[in-house]
Amino acid sequence: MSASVTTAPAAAGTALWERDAVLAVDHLTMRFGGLVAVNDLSFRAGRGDITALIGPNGAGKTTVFNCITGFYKPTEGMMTLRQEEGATYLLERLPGHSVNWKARVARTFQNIRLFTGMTVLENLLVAQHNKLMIASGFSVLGLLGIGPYRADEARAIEKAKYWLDKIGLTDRADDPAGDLPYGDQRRLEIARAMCTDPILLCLDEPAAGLNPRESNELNRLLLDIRRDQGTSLLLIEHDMSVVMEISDHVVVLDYGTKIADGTPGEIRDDPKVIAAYLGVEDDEVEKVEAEVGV
Ligand SMILES: Nc1ncnc2c1ncn2[C@@H]1O[C@H](COP(=O)(O)OP(=O)(O)OP(=O)(O)O)[C@@H](O)[C@H]1O
Repeated sequence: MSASVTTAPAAAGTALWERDAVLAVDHLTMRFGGLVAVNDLSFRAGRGDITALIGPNGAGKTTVFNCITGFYKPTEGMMTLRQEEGATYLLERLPGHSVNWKARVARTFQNIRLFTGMTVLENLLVAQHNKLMIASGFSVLGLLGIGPYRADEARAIEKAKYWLDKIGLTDRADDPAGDLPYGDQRRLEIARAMCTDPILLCLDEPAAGLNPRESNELNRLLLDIRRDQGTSLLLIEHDMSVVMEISDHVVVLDYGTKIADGTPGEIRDDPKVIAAYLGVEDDEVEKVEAEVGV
């Protein structure tokens, strides 16, 4: 067992909300030279919840994602991923590639990163490459169908077809991914991440650039993923209609520091959040409160 994995049950006396957290972020700090992009951030993402991470431009949201998903090693702090069956991973200690296939955390990017020259179907199969290579035993015999490779390959194709159907792109399976309209590419990227069977799916601005119809389709897809797969979602989003409609829990960052953490309703009425979005100074918060009537 690696140093980053424990299977110990939650300590007696641990608060219920903590036992039910799929992800616990504790005292996360990320510095780039003299710049503190994330400052002593702690929050929980509930199992089966949709948790939104919001904040003005440059607040540190993508940096938090990059730490959780293994792209950055944080300067300080712990990020604990608890799988339902009891395995616990300290994400900051895992090599970047293990965060996806071992801890089962998947992500999408602010700028879509599909393989645009590959077909839609191929994009969903490539996502399952790791599993297939393991099934092949990393040998030619495996690839020729001796051992579990063939059955796993059939399962990979079935899974890809399932997600094609879910995102309504079965008819476009053989088209290059780069030929799809923007909204379809966004949904394909989510489907590709789901092909890795994540426990936690991190979405960086999934609604960016979508029109209202596409944004509604996205909301439906994310709610379906939560309901049908039981996947927990963590999303960065600027589109407040998406945040308010589908999130269970919202964490607000400003200049790398958490300024609020609560339900969408609580966040909407929080004067500190209103002030951060309006860009006012701390000593003007009371004035803003009076103006917005909270
Ligand atoms: N690799 C890096 N090197 C140096 N500074 C960085 C790096 N990545 C991010 N930053 C800085 O850290 C701060 C937080 O950036 P980050 O991209 O995390 O914010 P954000 O909340 O995601 O912003 P946006 O909503 O505009 O995407 C910014 O000041 C940014 O310039």
